[in-house]
Amino acid sequence: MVRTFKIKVPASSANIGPGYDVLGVGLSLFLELEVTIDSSLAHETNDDPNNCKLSYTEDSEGYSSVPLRSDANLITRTALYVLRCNNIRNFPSGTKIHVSNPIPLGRGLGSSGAAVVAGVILGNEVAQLGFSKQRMLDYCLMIERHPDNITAAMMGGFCGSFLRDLTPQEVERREIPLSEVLPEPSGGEDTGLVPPLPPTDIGRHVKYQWNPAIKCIAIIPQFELSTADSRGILPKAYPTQDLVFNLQRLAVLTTALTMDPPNADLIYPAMQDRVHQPYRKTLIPGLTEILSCVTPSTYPGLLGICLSGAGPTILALATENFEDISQEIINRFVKNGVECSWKLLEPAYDGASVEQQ
Ligand SMILES: Nc1ncnc2c1ncn2[C@@H]1O[C@H](COP(=O)(O)OP(=O)(O)OP(=O)(O)O)[C@@H](O)[C@H]1O
Ligand SMILES: N[C@@H](CCO)C(=O)O
Repeated sequence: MVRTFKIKVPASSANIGPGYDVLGVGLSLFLELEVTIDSSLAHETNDDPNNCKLSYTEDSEGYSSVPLRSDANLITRTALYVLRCNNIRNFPSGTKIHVSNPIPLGRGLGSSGAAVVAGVILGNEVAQLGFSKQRMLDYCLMIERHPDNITAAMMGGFCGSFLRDLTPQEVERREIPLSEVLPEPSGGEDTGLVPPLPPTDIGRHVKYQWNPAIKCIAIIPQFELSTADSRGILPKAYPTQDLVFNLQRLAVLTTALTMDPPNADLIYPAMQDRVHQPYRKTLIPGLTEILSCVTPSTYPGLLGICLSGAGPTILALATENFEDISQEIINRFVKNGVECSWKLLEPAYDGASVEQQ
């Protein structure tokens, strides 16, 4: 018997200025997995310890760097976590996964969020567990422990999300080290450990409207910045006035992006932030200047500008003038010794999907 299905997960941009760890928008750039499970191939030689033959298209981001062993690759490690939580040790014999990934790694466009979402959906489909998207979010949140990219990638569109308060027992289950959640490369040995099941309904979210005239320009520097490093630089405590500054803007921004026509006088200042961008400037050459100098008065059509996720990508929201806006930001990066590419994207309204073939 042969089963074939395709999993598609969008990239995402998190924070959108003031919504650190809260806001995310799915973007029209898709990680795709072609999965075939052919039990007649069970006898084929396969070096993988978990029956999974993994490959990437040559034009994929990370083609030459991502590991192909199923207990080392983020997508398949995540799927193994889901399987093992549900008492299944390995992929079914004859599993082949071919990945096409246009999402640049470590740039602030939610590559890891998309990989984790794809991995959870893969585990759910392979074992036919029948989980809802809401339950699959719980599994995702055990791995990527902030909800903004994950929620936008799974649910699609423009989302606001938070993590619910957990009971002390749930906190214990959720806050165990990541190494006890995801399988580690183990020299071929399966340790037999059953990871903890995620608590139920950890993440709560709403989907906002989005004015479809608003397009997303991603200006992508050609260097990687790991989310862990970019989070590590943030302070542990903030002055009240900085938190109030962000909360005020967050409340206005989520509605301002739905209004027609979009109002740059409202959106541009509502996308300012004092919680993460000012601290991340030391990791991203030219960031402060780019965020303050490219404005709607110099570039008609520009609505707002911010760091995408943990960076280094810049997200500019605009209704026109896309090429000129991008070129201005690219030129400013170049003056700081950073080459860039750019993409014009739209919100991915539907989120992750599975197509049986
Ligand atoms: N398609 C993929 N296949 C395998 N591993 C991936 C894939 N996408 C991402 N990863 C892993 O995730 C890492 C990047 O994650 P990281 O959280 O640092 O950046 P990001 O998700 O691109 O940025 P952000 O969270 O700011 O949007 C990569 O270095 C790689 O290890
Ligand atoms: N909210 C996260 C998004 C990146 O994953 C951050 O800015 O660190």
